[in-house]
Amino acid sequence: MKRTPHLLAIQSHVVFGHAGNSAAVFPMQRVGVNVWPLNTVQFSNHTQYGQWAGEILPPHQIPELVEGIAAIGELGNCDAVLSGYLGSAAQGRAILTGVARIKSINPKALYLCDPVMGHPEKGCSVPAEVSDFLLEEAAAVADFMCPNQLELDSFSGRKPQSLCDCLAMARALLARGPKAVLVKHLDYPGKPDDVFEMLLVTATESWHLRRPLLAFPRQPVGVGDLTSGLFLARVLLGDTLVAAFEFTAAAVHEVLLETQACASYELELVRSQDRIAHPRVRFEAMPISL
Ligand SMILES: Nc1ncnc2c1ncn2[C@@H]1O[C@H](COP(=O)(O)OP(=O)(O)O)[C@@H](O)[C@H]1O
Ligand SMILES: Cc1ncc(COP(=O)(O)O)c(C=O)c1O
Ligand SMILES: [Mg+2]
Repeated sequence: MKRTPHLLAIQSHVVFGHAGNSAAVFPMQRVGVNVWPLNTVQFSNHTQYGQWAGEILPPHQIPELVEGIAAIGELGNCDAVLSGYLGSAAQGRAILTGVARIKSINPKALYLCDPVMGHPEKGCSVPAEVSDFLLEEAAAVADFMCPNQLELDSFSGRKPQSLCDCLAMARALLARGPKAVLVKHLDYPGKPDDVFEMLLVTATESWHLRRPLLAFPRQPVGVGDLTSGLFLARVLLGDTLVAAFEFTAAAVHEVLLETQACASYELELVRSQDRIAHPRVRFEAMPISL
């Protein structure tokens, strides 16, 4: 019987609604992965509401919790680490300590870093020390990085002029260490208005994918976290990178269709669970070169 992969997911938790682990854990479980959620913050709701209650996890607790799993002899079963929204650079460094500990026991373990900094239209941002940490320290350790356009711009210190330029910027990030860069959301001059585009870049191949852009009165939150979580889950389940990329685009689109149909602001993850596991739509990734 095929083993069920185990994934340590280190990101935020919200009591109400869906962002961070609250957007990614259930979908990753639903596609067949054992998830170990480690919550970097516990907030009442995501920060786009403009107000929330709750606390940030002290950074030292991250390696302590990882050590606790080592102490019961289970850490070697960890096949991958996912990290997302960081409260501080110190929290990021604590995650890298945990990743190093896991890789020392299981050198095959993968690390996906979603360098959460925000989104242009949402105007949310993180302290400069966090973006510096992500570029200078996390990129050297991560096997996969999943920036959106704003995050890629921040890494590159400029905005792209064209799709080819986005590709060049993703390649520059790849040169810092990751085996693959998934750009979750492209934006560049000349991009068609009615499509949502993504990019997957590895050392040898690059893929471009388009899906329909859906209209929402308020942009849903947690889509990026859902995207990076499903991508890593499918890679752990044995997909090639491009198959995981295509699956992720389809499953996320299914969630957005359900969310739009319900006129809901929060992602309708429970209602779309069968569509996540078995997307009806399919988007083909097309090879792209400079
Ligand atoms: N097909 C779509 N149609 C409309 N909006 C979408 C679509 N897919 C994603 N979005 C929105 O676009 C943004 C995706 O941004 P991205 O940068 O990938 O992630 P996030 O900001 O969630 O980390 C989010 O605001 C999301 O709600
Ligand atoms: C607590 C929390 N975690 C994570 C996120 C990231 O969500 P997204 O996937 O939309 O980038 C947000 C966005 O507001 C948030 O408030
Ligand atoms: Mg994001």
